[in-house]
Amino acid sequence: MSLATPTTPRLSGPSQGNDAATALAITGLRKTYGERTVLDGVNLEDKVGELIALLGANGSGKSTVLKCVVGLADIDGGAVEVAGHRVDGHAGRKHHDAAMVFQQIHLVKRSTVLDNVCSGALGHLPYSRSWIRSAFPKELREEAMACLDRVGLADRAHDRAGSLSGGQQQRVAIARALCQRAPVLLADEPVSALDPAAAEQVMELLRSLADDDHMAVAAVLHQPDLARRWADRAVGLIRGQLSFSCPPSQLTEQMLGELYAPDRG
Ligand SMILES: Nc1ncnc2c1ncn2[C@@H]1O[C@H](COP(=O)(O)OP(=O)(O)OP(=O)(O)O)[C@@H](O)[C@H]1O
Repeated sequence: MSLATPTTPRLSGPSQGNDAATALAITGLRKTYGERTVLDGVNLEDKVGELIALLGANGSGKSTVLKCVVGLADIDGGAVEVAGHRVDGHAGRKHHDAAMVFQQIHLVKRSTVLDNVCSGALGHLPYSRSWIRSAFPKELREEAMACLDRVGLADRAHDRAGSLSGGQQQRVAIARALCQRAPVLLADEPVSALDPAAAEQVMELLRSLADDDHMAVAAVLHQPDLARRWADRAVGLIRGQLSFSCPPSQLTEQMLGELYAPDRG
Protein backbone atom coordinates (compact mmCIF):
# COMPACT_ATOMS: atom_id res chain seq x y z
CA MET A 1 0.00 0.00 0.00
CA SER A 2 1.31 3.44 -0.85
CA LEU A 3 2.19 5.62 2.10
CA ALA A 4 1.08 8.62 0.12
CA THR A 5 -2.59 8.15 0.97
CA PRO A 6 -3.40 10.95 3.38
CA THR A 7 -6.37 9.24 4.92
CA THR A 8 -6.37 6.76 7.79
CA PRO A 9 -7.94 3.33 7.42
CA ARG A 10 -11.60 3.85 8.08
CA LEU A 11 -14.04 1.51 9.63
CA SER A 12 -16.86 0.39 7.46
CA GLY A 13 -20.38 1.48 8.19
CA PRO A 14 -22.34 4.67 7.92
CA SER A 15 -20.72 7.70 9.44
CA GLN A 16 -23.76 9.23 11.02
CA GLY A 17 -26.86 8.36 12.94
CA ASN A 18 -27.58 5.59 15.38
CA ASP A 19 -26.53 2.91 12.90
CA ALA A 20 -22.92 4.10 12.67
CA ALA A 21 -20.29 1.48 13.47
CA THR A 22 -18.77 1.50 16.92
CA ALA A 23 -15.10 2.49 16.76
CA LEU A 24 -14.36 2.55 20.48
CA ALA A 25 -16.18 0.36 22.98
CA ILE A 26 -15.35 0.53 26.67
CA THR A 27 -17.19 -1.84 28.97
CA GLY A 28 -16.99 -1.92 32.76
CA LEU A 29 -13.55 -0.31 32.78
CA ARG A 30 -11.84 -0.48 36.15
CA LYS A 31 -8.58 1.12 37.11
CA THR A 32 -6.86 1.29 40.47
CA TYR A 33 -3.74 3.02 41.70
CA GLY A 34 -2.73 1.13 44.82
CA GLU A 35 -5.76 1.08 47.09
CA ARG A 36 -7.46 3.84 45.17
CA THR A 37 -10.09 3.01 42.57
CA VAL A 38 -10.03 5.78 39.99
CA LEU A 39 -12.28 4.19 37.36
CA ASP A 40 -15.15 2.10 38.55
CA GLY A 41 -17.12 0.34 35.82
CA VAL A 42 -17.01 2.96 33.08
CA ASN A 43 -18.97 2.21 29.91
CA LEU A 44 -18.40 4.35 26.85
CA GLU A 45 -19.00 4.06 23.15
CA ASP A 46 -17.70 6.28 20.38
CA LYS A 47 -19.02 5.73 16.89
CA VAL A 48 -17.61 6.41 13.47
CA GLY A 49 -18.22 10.07 12.73
CA GLU A 50 -18.99 10.93 16.35
CA LEU A 51 -17.32 13.56 18.51
CA ILE A 52 -17.84 12.97 22.20
CA ALA A 53 -16.86 15.36 24.97
CA LEU A 54 -15.64 13.93 28.27
CA LEU A 55 -16.50 16.26 31.13
CA GLY A 56 -15.75 16.07 34.84
CA ALA A 57 -14.02 17.74 37.73
CA ASN A 58 -10.25 17.57 38.21
CA GLY A 59 -9.31 14.06 39.26
CA SER A 60 -12.61 12.45 38.14
CA GLY A 61 -10.72 10.06 35.82
CA LYS A 62 -11.11 11.55 32.33
CA SER A 63 -7.44 11.32 31.35
CA THR A 64 -7.15 7.86 32.84
CA VAL A 65 -9.91 6.61 30.55
CA LEU A 66 -7.99 7.83 27.51
CA LYS A 67 -4.70 6.45 28.84
CA CYS A 68 -6.25 3.02 29.28
CA VAL A 69 -7.39 3.11 25.65
CA VAL A 70 -3.99 3.99 24.17
CA GLY A 71 -1.94 1.76 26.43
CA LEU A 72 -0.44 4.44 28.66
CA ALA A 73 -2.07 2.89 31.75
CA ASP A 74 -2.77 -0.69 32.80
CA ILE A 75 -6.36 -1.83 32.82
CA ASP A 76 -7.47 -3.63 35.98
CA GLY A 77 -10.89 -4.78 34.84
CA GLY A 78 -13.43 -4.56 32.06
CA ALA A 79 -12.74 -4.44 28.35
CA VAL A 80 -11.64 -1.91 25.78
CA GLU A 81 -12.05 -2.51 22.07
CA VAL A 82 -10.70 -0.16 19.42
CA ALA A 83 -11.68 -0.73 15.81
CA GLY A 84 -12.79 -4.21 16.77
CA HIS A 85 -9.48 -5.12 18.42
CA ARG A 86 -9.34 -5.86 22.11
CA VAL A 87 -6.78 -3.72 23.95
CA ASP A 88 -4.66 -6.06 26.01
CA GLY A 89 -4.62 -3.79 29.05
CA HIS A 90 -0.90 -3.69 29.80
CA ALA A 91 0.65 -0.26 29.80
CA GLY A 92 3.56 0.01 27.42
CA ARG A 93 2.06 -2.33 24.85
CA LYS A 94 0.91 0.42 22.61
CA HIS A 95 -1.38 -0.22 19.75
CA HIS A 96 -1.96 2.04 16.84
CA ASP A 97 -5.70 2.11 16.24
CA ALA A 98 -6.11 5.05 18.60
CA ALA A 99 -4.01 8.20 18.37
CA MET A 100 -3.81 10.72 21.18
CA VAL A 101 -3.07 14.42 21.49
CA PHE A 102 -2.44 16.20 24.77
CA GLN A 103 -2.79 19.62 26.34
CA GLN A 104 1.00 19.72 26.56
CA ILE A 105 1.75 19.24 22.96
CA HIS A 106 5.03 17.29 23.03
CA LEU A 107 6.43 18.28 19.65
CA VAL A 108 10.18 18.13 19.13
CA LYS A 109 10.53 21.90 19.03
CA ARG A 110 13.87 22.06 17.23
CA SER A 111 12.77 19.68 14.47
CA THR A 112 10.77 20.77 11.48
CA VAL A 113 7.02 20.62 11.51
CA LEU A 114 7.18 18.01 8.74
CA ASP A 115 9.55 15.72 10.66
CA ASN A 116 7.28 15.94 13.69
CA VAL A 117 4.33 14.86 11.59
CA CYS A 118 6.32 12.04 9.94
CA SER A 119 7.12 10.68 13.39
CA GLY A 120 3.43 9.88 13.82
CA ALA A 121 4.01 7.01 11.42
CA LEU A 122 6.84 5.41 13.41
CA GLY A 123 4.52 2.67 14.64
CA HIS A 124 3.79 1.41 11.16
CA LEU A 125 7.16 1.94 9.51
CA PRO A 126 9.52 -0.99 9.12
CA TYR A 127 11.92 -0.89 12.08
CA SER A 128 15.02 -0.32 9.99
CA ARG A 129 13.64 2.96 8.72
CA SER A 130 11.88 4.13 11.81
CA TRP A 131 14.73 5.40 13.93
CA ILE A 132 16.54 7.71 11.54
CA ARG A 133 14.51 10.84 11.03
CA SER A 134 16.49 11.93 8.00
CA ALA A 135 15.55 8.61 6.39
CA PHE A 136 11.83 9.19 6.43
CA PRO A 137 10.86 7.85 3.02
CA LYS A 138 9.57 10.19 0.35
CA GLU A 139 6.12 8.58 0.37
CA LEU A 140 5.82 9.20 4.08
CA ARG A 141 6.88 12.81 3.70
CA GLU A 142 4.16 13.19 1.08
CA GLU A 143 1.63 11.64 3.40
CA ALA A 144 2.76 13.95 6.21
CA MET A 145 2.37 16.94 3.88
CA ALA A 146 -1.18 15.82 3.12
CA CYS A 147 -1.88 15.57 6.87
CA LEU A 148 -0.45 19.06 7.36
CA ASP A 149 -2.60 20.32 4.54
CA ARG A 150 -5.58 18.74 6.28
CA VAL A 151 -4.96 20.89 9.36
CA GLY A 152 -4.23 24.01 7.27
CA LEU A 153 -0.49 24.19 7.93
CA ALA A 154 1.20 22.85 4.81
CA ASP A 155 2.89 26.21 4.33
CA ARG A 156 4.71 25.81 7.68
CA ALA A 157 6.11 22.34 6.92
CA HIS A 158 9.74 23.40 6.87
CA ASP A 159 9.66 25.74 9.86
CA ARG A 160 10.92 24.68 13.26
CA ALA A 161 8.00 23.37 15.29
CA GLY A 162 8.97 25.64 18.18
CA SER A 163 8.43 28.72 16.05
CA LEU A 164 4.67 28.10 15.71
CA SER A 165 1.99 29.46 18.03
CA GLY A 166 0.38 27.17 20.61
CA GLY A 167 -2.74 26.71 18.50
CA GLN A 168 -0.69 25.90 15.41
CA GLN A 169 1.42 23.43 17.40
CA GLN A 170 -1.73 21.68 18.56
CA ARG A 171 -2.86 21.39 14.94
CA VAL A 172 0.57 19.94 14.06
CA ALA A 173 0.09 17.40 16.86
CA ILE A 174 -3.25 16.49 15.31
CA ALA A 175 -1.58 16.13 11.91
CA ARG A 176 0.98 13.83 13.54
CA ALA A 177 -1.89 11.79 14.99
CA LEU A 178 -3.47 11.61 11.51
CA CYS A 179 -0.17 10.29 10.16
CA GLN A 180 -0.59 7.40 12.60
CA ARG A 181 -3.60 6.42 10.45
CA ALA A 182 -5.71 5.54 13.46
CA PRO A 183 -9.48 5.53 13.08
CA VAL A 184 -9.92 6.81 16.66
CA LEU A 185 -8.57 10.15 17.87
CA LEU A 186 -8.39 10.92 21.58
CA ALA A 187 -7.68 14.47 22.71
CA ASP A 188 -6.86 15.20 26.33
CA GLU A 189 -7.72 18.84 27.01
CA PRO A 190 -6.65 19.85 23.51
CA VAL A 191 -7.72 23.47 23.93
CA SER A 192 -7.08 24.17 27.60
CA ALA A 193 -3.86 26.07 26.90
CA LEU A 194 -5.18 27.96 23.88
CA ASP A 195 -6.75 31.37 23.45
CA PRO A 196 -10.42 31.40 22.44
CA ALA A 197 -9.80 31.86 18.72
CA ALA A 198 -7.18 29.09 18.56
CA ALA A 199 -9.46 26.86 20.65
CA GLU A 200 -12.27 27.40 18.15
CA GLN A 201 -10.00 26.40 15.26
CA VAL A 202 -8.96 23.20 17.01
CA MET A 203 -12.56 22.31 17.91
CA GLU A 204 -13.64 23.00 14.34
CA LEU A 205 -10.87 20.70 13.13
CA LEU A 206 -11.90 17.91 15.50
CA ARG A 207 -15.50 18.31 14.35
CA SER A 208 -14.45 18.09 10.74
CA LEU A 209 -12.31 14.99 11.35
CA ALA A 210 -15.43 13.30 12.67
CA ASP A 211 -17.75 14.61 9.95
CA ASP A 212 -15.55 14.52 6.87
CA ASP A 213 -12.88 11.95 7.70
CA HIS A 214 -15.28 9.66 9.58
CA MET A 215 -13.04 9.36 12.60
CA ALA A 216 -14.37 8.63 16.07
CA VAL A 217 -13.15 11.50 18.24
CA ALA A 218 -13.22 11.77 22.03
CA ALA A 219 -12.05 15.00 23.66
CA VAL A 220 -11.62 15.82 27.33
CA LEU A 221 -12.92 19.35 27.78
CA HIS A 222 -13.18 21.66 30.75
CA GLN A 223 -15.59 23.96 28.95
CA PRO A 224 -19.18 22.62 28.83
CA ASP A 225 -19.96 25.42 26.40
CA LEU A 226 -17.52 23.94 23.86
CA ALA A 227 -19.15 20.55 24.36
CA ARG A 228 -22.55 22.11 23.69
CA ARG A 229 -21.39 23.73 20.49
CA TRP A 230 -19.17 21.05 18.99
CA ALA A 231 -19.88 17.60 20.39
CA ASP A 232 -22.51 15.01 19.47
CA ARG A 233 -22.57 13.65 22.98
CA ALA A 234 -21.42 14.75 26.41
CA VAL A 235 -20.19 12.15 28.85
CA GLY A 236 -19.80 13.11 32.50
CA LEU A 237 -17.58 11.39 35.05
CA ILE A 238 -17.86 11.74 38.81
CA ARG A 239 -15.17 10.04 40.88
CA GLY A 240 -14.49 7.44 38.22
CA GLN A 241 -18.12 6.61 37.52
CA LEU A 242 -20.32 7.59 34.63
CA SER A 243 -22.70 10.35 35.63
CA PHE A 244 -24.42 10.97 32.28
CA SER A 245 -24.09 10.34 28.57
CA CYS A 246 -26.43 12.49 26.51
CA PRO A 247 -26.65 14.96 23.66
CA PRO A 248 -25.06 18.19 24.89
CA SER A 249 -28.32 20.03 24.27
CA GLN A 250 -29.76 18.02 27.16
CA LEU A 251 -27.12 19.17 29.65
CA THR A 252 -28.74 21.10 32.46
CA GLU A 253 -27.23 23.44 34.99
CA GLN A 254 -28.19 20.92 37.63
CA MET A 255 -26.20 18.15 35.90
CA LEU A 256 -23.20 20.45 35.58
CA GLY A 257 -23.57 21.65 39.17
CA GLU A 258 -23.49 18.03 40.30
CA LEU A 259 -20.51 17.28 38.03
CA TYR A 260 -18.39 20.16 39.31
CA ALA A 261 -19.45 20.13 42.97
CA PRO A 262 -16.31 20.61 45.13
CA ASP A 263 -15.94 16.95 46.17
CA ARG A 264 -16.34 15.44 42.70
CA GLY A 265 -12.72 14.68 41.82
N1 LIG B 1 0.14 7.59 37.85
C1 LIG B 1 -0.74 7.77 38.85
N2 LIG B 1 -0.49 7.28 40.08
C2 LIG B 1 -1.39 7.42 41.08
N3 LIG B 1 -2.57 8.06 40.94
C3 LIG B 1 -2.86 8.57 39.75
C4 LIG B 1 -1.98 8.45 38.63
N4 LIG B 1 -2.55 9.05 37.57
C5 LIG B 1 -3.73 9.53 37.98
N5 LIG B 1 -3.94 9.24 39.27
C6 LIG B 1 -5.11 9.57 40.07
O1 LIG B 1 -6.24 9.11 39.36
C7 LIG B 1 -7.32 10.00 39.54
C8 LIG B 1 -7.84 10.39 38.17
O2 LIG B 1 -6.85 11.15 37.51
P1 LIG B 1 -7.08 11.72 36.05
O3 LIG B 1 -5.81 12.41 35.67
O4 LIG B 1 -7.59 10.67 35.18
O5 LIG B 1 -8.23 12.78 36.31
P2 LIG B 1 -8.79 13.89 35.32
O6 LIG B 1 -10.27 13.82 35.42
O7 LIG B 1 -8.20 13.73 33.98
O8 LIG B 1 -8.26 15.21 36.03
P3 LIG B 1 -7.80 16.63 35.42
O9 LIG B 1 -9.04 17.28 34.94
O10 LIG B 1 -7.22 17.31 36.60
O11 LIG B 1 -6.78 16.35 34.35
C9 LIG B 1 -6.80 11.17 40.35
O12 LIG B 1 -7.15 10.96 41.69
C10 LIG B 1 -5.31 11.07 40.19
O13 LIG B 1 -4.64 11.57 41.32
